[in-house]
Amino acid sequence: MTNATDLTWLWILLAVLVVAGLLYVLLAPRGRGAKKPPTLDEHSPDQAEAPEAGGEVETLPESAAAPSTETPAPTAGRLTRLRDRLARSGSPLGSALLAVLSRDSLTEDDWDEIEEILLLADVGAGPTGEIVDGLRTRVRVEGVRDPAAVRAMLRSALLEIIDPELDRSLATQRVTREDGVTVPAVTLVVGVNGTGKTTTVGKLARVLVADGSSVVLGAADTFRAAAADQLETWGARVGVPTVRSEREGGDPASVAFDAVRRGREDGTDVVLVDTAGRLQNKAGLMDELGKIRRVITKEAPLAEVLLVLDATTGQNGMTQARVFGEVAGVTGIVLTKLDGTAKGGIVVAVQRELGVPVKLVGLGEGPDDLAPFDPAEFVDALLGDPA
Ligand SMILES: Nc1nc2c(ncn2[C@@H]2O[C@H](COP(=O)(O)OP(=O)(O)OP(=O)(O)O)[C@@H](O)[C@H]2O)c(=O)[nH]1
Repeated sequence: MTNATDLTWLWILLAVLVVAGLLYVLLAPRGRGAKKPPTLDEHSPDQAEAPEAGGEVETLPESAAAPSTETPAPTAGRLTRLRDRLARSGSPLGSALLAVLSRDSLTEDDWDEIEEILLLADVGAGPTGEIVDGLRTRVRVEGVRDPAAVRAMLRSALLEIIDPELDRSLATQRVTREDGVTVPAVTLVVGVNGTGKTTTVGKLARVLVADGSSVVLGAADTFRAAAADQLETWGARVGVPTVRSEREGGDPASVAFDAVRRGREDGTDVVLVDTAGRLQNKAGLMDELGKIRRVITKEAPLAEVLLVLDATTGQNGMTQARVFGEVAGVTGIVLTKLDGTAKGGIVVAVQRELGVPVKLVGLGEGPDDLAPFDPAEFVDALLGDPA
């Protein structure tokens, strides 16, 4: 018995020693330099996400981390700032006319030359005839000779044909519907591909933001996915949201509707809707634009329909202008790429053709190279500074 009891105690002692040894092996710090238990500081998010030693750490500039918006150039004075580019589009016209009109006595050949200069500058046949008749009468009656008088005469003839009385303002005020709900001023932007439509919508958003309006963009050009991306980028630069389709080839009318609804819900001043405007045929265009118009006007009346025309296409662009004029109910023209043509006379031709005013002109690819059109500034740029 005594022997058995002694052995039991021995076994218990051994077991205690083994457990103590095991605990020591498992829990004791492993040698020198062993890691201290982590503190709160060591768990800061910065360190947790820091790359391994030796890796490159890119410090993003503040602007990249939090995108900041740009302040567009003020609208007033834009045409003056862009006057040189405007002058390039019309200087051959202005200086050539001044040179002929300043001749001692004007012959029939001189008058033919004047007519040719106007036609070459894309003024169009009808307006050219009117300008020549007007000038002939004034020269006969007033016998204009000195350079300043010739310049003044030509200035008033060109100004008259461009018509400074036309209302070139854009409707950008919110309106109240019959049911008492206030809705944004909706502008539909139409025109064939490549005329600068999407770019113009982006630039116009900047014009409106510069003037203190809030804006929503509608990317109803669902035909080309990149057009929506392009528009979104333009908008983001000035803090303007873009409503777009989830998928390429989505229904443009539904995007237009969503954009207008978003504008109404957000209390936005202006909704600008970009369209694809593929000129497959007149019936197709009429269908597409007709549907977009119908759907938009369920939410808000259309304040403006702006037709974007590329000034460099000259008289060819007139055919497009006619078709859009018939199907889209155009209220104003945006003449783009006026910086890239010497045929500024297209301003006159297109206004005459459609019976609606040129409201804005594009004078470059820069974000603020879109300016409200001012007839006097335009004519002065055509004629250049007096000698
Ligand atoms: N020089 C100059 N280029 C311009 C002007 N306006 C637009 N552009 C350029 O014209 C090209 C076509 O512009 P977009 O806005 O993509 O044309 P779009 O009509 O929307 O074409 P789609 O989206 O295909 O319908 C771009 O390279 C623009 O930078 C302008 O006033 N002057």
